[in-house]
Amino acid sequence: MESEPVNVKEFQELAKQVLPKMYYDYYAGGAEDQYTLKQNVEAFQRITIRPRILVDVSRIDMSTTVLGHEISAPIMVAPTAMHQLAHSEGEVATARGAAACNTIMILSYNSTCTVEEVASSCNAVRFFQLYVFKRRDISAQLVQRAEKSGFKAVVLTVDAPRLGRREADIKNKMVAPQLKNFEGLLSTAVNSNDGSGLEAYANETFDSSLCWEVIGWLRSITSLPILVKGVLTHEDARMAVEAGVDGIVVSNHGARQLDYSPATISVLEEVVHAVGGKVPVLFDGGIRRGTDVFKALALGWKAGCIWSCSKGGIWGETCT
Ligand SMILES: Cc1cc2nc3c(=O)[nH]c(=O)nc-3n(C[C@H](O)[C@H](O)[C@H](O)COP(=O)(O)O)c2cc1C
Ligand SMILES: CCCCC(=O)C(=O)O
Repeated sequence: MESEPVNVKEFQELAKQVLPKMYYDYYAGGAEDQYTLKQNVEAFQRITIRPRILVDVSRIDMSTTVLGHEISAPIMVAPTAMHQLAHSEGEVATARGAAACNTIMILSYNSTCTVEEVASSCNAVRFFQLYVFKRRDISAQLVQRAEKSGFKAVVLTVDAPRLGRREADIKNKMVAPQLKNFEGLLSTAVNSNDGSGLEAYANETFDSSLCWEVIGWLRSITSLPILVKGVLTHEDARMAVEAGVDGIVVSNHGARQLDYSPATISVLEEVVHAVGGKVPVLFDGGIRRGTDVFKALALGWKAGCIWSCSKGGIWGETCT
C-alpha cells in the first residue's frame, strides 16, 4: 500500500500482504459458507442515517461507563485469540493500545501472552474472556489468576461448544501453538494430520456439555462480575438475566461459529428489549466504522459497545 491505511478495510488489506496465509485466513475467516460473515457487515450497510442540521456539535463528549468503569468512547476491544501470530509483542501491545485510547480490552482465554504479562504491561482496566474446559480446575485457575492480576470482569463465551467449521483452517492445517497460560497444565499444540489443529485442540478441551449451571459455578469461584458473550435471542437474554449475569454481549463470534446465525445488528433491538435495562448490553459483529457504532447506539442500545478491531489486523501502539 502506497500510503498509510486510513480505515479498517485498508488495515485488513495490509494484513493480508504481510501475514503468512495460514494466519491471515484464521484471523479473517468465518465458518462454512461465510454467509453470516458477509451479512454482519452488509446489515450495517443497509442502515442509513437520518441527519439533523444546525445542532451545536462543537464540543462532543463520547465518554461512557461500562460496569462503572469510565471509557473515552463506547468502543472496547473484543477478545481475539493469539495476537503473537501477527506480532511478536502480541496482547501486550494490544493492551497498551487500548490503554492509550482509554478503553477496556477484553483479553482472550486463548491469548499468546500470559494473563500476568498483560496485567503488568500497563495500568488500565481490563476484562478476562473465559472458555470453560472439560478440566474445570484449569479454567478456575485461569479465572483466579486473572482476578489476582486485577482484571475487573469475566466474559464467559457461550457460543463455542464446538469450534465452528472454518474451512480455510482445515485446508491450511492450521497449527495451534502452545499457549503460555496453559504451560504445565495442558497441551494446546494438538496435532491434526488431516485438518485444523486449532479445531482439534478446541474439541479436545472445550466442555461441550456446558449449560446454565455454569453461571452458578463461576459465581462460586470468583467475585468478579460475569458477562455472557454470544446471546442472539430474546429467550436466551431473559434466561441470562434470570441466571443473574451482570451483563450480556450480543455476538455471533464474528460469524466464526454457527454460519447462518443472524447478523448481530439485526437482533440487537430484540435482545435489548428483552433485557429491559436490567443489565448492560454490549454488542459486536460487523462494526467497521464509527458510523456503525452510531447506528448500534441509535438502535436503542445505550450501555456500551464492544468493537473488535480484528478484521483490520490486531492493533497496538507498536503495530504497523
Ligand atoms: C481472529 C479472531 C479470534 C477470536 N477469538 C476469540 C476468542 O478467543 N474468544 C472470544 O470470545 N471471541 C473471539 N473472537 C470473536 C470476537 O470476540 C468478536 O465476537 C468478533 O470478532 C466480532 O465480530 P467482528 O470480527 O465482525 O468485529 C475472535 C474473533 C476473531 C476475528
Ligand atoms: C480454539 C481457539 C478459539 C479462539 C476463538 O474463539 C476463535 O478463533 O474464534
